[in-house]
Amino acid sequence: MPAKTGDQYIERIRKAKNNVYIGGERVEDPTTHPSFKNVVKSMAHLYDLQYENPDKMLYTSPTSGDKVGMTFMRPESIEDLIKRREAITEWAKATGGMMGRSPDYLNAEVMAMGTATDLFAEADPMFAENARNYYEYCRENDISLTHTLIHPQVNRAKAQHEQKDANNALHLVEKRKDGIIVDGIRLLATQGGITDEILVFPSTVKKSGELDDPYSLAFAIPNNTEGLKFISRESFDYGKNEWDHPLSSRFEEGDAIVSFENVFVPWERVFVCENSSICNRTFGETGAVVHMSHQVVSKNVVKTEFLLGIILQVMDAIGIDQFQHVKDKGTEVMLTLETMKSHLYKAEHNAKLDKWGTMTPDFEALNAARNWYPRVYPRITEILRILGASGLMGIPTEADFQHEEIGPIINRAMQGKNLDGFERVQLFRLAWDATLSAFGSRQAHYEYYFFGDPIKMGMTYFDQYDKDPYKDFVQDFLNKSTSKKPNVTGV
Ligand SMILES: Cc1cc2nc3c(=O)[nH]c(=O)nc-3n(C[C@H](O)[C@H](O)[C@H](O)COP(=O)(O)OP(=O)(O)OC[C@H]3O[C@@H](n4cnc5c(N)ncnc54)[C@H](O)[C@@H]3O)c2cc1C
Repeated sequence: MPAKTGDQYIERIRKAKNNVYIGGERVEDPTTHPSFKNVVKSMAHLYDLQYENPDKMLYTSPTSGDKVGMTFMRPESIEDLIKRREAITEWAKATGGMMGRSPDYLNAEVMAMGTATDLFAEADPMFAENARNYYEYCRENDISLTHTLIHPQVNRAKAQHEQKDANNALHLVEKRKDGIIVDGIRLLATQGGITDEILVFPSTVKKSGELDDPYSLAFAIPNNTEGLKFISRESFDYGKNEWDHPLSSRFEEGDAIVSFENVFVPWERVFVCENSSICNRTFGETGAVVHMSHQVVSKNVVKTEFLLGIILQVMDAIGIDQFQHVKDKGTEVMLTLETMKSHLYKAEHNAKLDKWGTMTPDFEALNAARNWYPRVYPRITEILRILGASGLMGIPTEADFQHEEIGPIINRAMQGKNLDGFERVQLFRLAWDATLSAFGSRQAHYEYYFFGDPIKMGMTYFDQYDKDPYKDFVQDFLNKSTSKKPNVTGV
């Protein structure tokens, strides 16, 4: 079928009756439940954009000839990569980059894993075939996805098999003729209950040894599979209107603990079974990490543009843009934006065909950007907080402005340089929701952790970085010294 519309997305979620829990109750229908209905609407809007802007958002399926989502496309040229980025950008613009799990993130993952399948074939050619078929299935049915990579946080000093209650984590229970039975917990599924299917994959950064093979699995199943439960954290969408909570009321994606109770996974949906070695290499050797990074960096360029826009508007609103330190803080964010763009353009400019014929961005540039952004994102929001000052707390609600008595008072009290109180507070509420609200705080936490622990990522980055050229550079410089080495002993 061709790419889906917003209504089709909602209808599927409604019919699926995914097993979602929140606040101690089972959710009958996430599309109407107060904690989920607004983000469902935002997701629907993203799917509608595919048809509002088909030239950018759709392409012709190589198998069915249908118009399918551009972010599923396997790029074969730099032009294709740019087309993918333009579609990613289009979706990010619709949310100010505030939905980390717009569908393009995991579409990139299934595209890469369904194309570079040799790794899965190491254990059995069937697994490679499964990954190829799954990519095609997702693309042809515009499947929305969540994913879960992490074992529960019980005792990080021990491997999974050494944990006191080792089978608390998702593990293989039984191999049957028709599939496998799995049981246990996985974390942390953003958009858990409001998507069609779940990808269960190994962590991108945590490596396992052979004794962890029972926990080393990769598969995909529908979110309404029997035995599957999504236990969602409390919502940061407090049911306020879009004026009061401009971001939380639209883009609160939710994060869920995922419980598997003796869940059956048919073999055709299994990609890795009991194989820590393949799991450890999955994201790297399939190129998934590269294509996902391309999506992330493209999205974060837009997110930085959005935050820079808020910062500049705040400066204008209260007339602080001529102060030296304020300009300097604006410059810091501008430099971040331009640096992120440069990473992205270098990644696309230096892209190369991989051995499967997929045009793959230059990972050096993307890897630097994905390691760097979690470090600078808190600074961007800190700058917005510093510049907003009391303005981020003096934020009456829309209802206050409508009130006969206090409305006129606050409209005057909260005026800006060239804005009335209503206009200025609307802007400052946006700045607050991007930084200080529960939603804004989660954004900072998300940017820090969603790709894995940045500390471990940074250690891997250091270990894998080609350091010799720089050491040699200095050694050559030292060797050019005309002084003679003294004939000393004792070292
Ligand atoms: C908002 C949000 C959304 C998320 N969405 C998803 C999602 O959709 N799907 C998904 O699969 N995951 C998701 N995650 C989880 C994310 O993948 C993890 O948070 C990340 O991989 C880090 O793992 P952890 O949380 O288990 O931290 P831990 O590994 O438990 O680390 C906790 C702390 O201990 C330190 N630490 C732990 N082990 C070591 C060690 N061996 N050496 C040194 N230091 C160590 C870490 O540096 C860190 O400071 C999300 C996380 C957040 C915050």
